[in-house]
Amino acid sequence: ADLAAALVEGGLPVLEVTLRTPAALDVIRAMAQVPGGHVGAGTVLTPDDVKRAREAGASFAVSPGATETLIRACEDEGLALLPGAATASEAMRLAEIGYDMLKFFPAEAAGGVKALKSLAGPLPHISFCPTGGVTPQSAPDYLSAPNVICVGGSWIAPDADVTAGHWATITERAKAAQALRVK
Ligand SMILES: O=C(O)C(=O)C[C@H](O)[C@H](O)COP(=O)(O)O
Repeated sequence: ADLAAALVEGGLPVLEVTLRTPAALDVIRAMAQVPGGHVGAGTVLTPDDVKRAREAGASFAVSPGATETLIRACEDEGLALLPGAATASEAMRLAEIGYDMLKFFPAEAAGGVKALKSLAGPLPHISFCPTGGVTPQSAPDYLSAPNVICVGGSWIAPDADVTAGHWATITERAKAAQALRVK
């Protein structure tokens, strides 16, 4: 809850908690109580993940890729999904069924800003939130791409600051990240 409050105070209210540790669902439960925050679950892979994330209070799901099973589970549970795509074909298939706002993952490894700008030519109707290896240095470049609406990253809340409870430092880093917005 302290981490969520620090990020919201820094101007970053959209919070992704990846389901990669046994603590993740409890973290979502705690963060969901923080006023002004929008807490989602990341690394959502299975229908069971969807159900547990929604029950814990997540208001959206993020996945590294997308499968029909996962998409159906999110739609059945009424949980908004930011599905991952890394190629033109993956993005086209998702847009065909109504998902035209996608996560570009793993952003840096899949070609970074260059790849995204190349996709903007033939696929101008599809927009992306790149995550995976985005840094404060590369974020402005990503945000300058016409098909990038936001970026995600863990640099704002590094493990060491979370463990030590350095909430004010995290708030400052969130403010700096918020100020990177170019649109
Ligand atoms: O698994 C998911 O659903 C994700 O959303 C992946 C995370 O967003 C990235 O792994 C963050 O990457 P870093 O900023 O490099 O730590």
